[in-house]
Amino acid sequence: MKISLGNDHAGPDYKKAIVETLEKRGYQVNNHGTDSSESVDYPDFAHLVAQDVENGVADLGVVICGSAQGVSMTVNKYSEVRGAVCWNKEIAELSREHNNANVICIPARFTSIPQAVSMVETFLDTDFAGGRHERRVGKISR
Ligand SMILES: O=C(CO)[C@H](O)[C@H](O)[C@H](O)COP(=O)(O)O
Repeated sequence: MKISLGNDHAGPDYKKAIVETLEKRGYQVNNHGTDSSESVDYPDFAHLVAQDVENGVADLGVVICGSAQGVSMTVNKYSEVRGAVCWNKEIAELSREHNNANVICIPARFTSIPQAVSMVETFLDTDFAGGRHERRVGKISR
């Protein structure tokens, strides 16, 4: 499974911990994020992650910025992308189970690194439940 990932200057340490975890678990990682704390613009990498997911280059995406709002707004411009702002494991789980989210948006300035790693693991380990949710998710892109 391929994961596309990106972060701005708010999240290089978060990205590093998440990439380590993903690689340990055998995922292939397409890294579009910065490794530096020097200021960059979140749309520049969020578009690349969204395009990877939209075009099937990646199965799922992870985007990280300070509040997760900017990256979420950017990735959700793409018709096949459902980006979910997540702040705890339960929300990450629900975003997959009920909404079939395919990009997790992490607010680095409002969560810890262990919590971010755990949200990503939950996101990857949870399947879409389908059923009544299928109809609702279908209505999102109308
Ligand atoms: O949270 C963000 C966008 O939603 C960005 O990651 C930035 O952290 C935020 O815009 C603040 O930017 P700053 O240049 O680091 O003050």
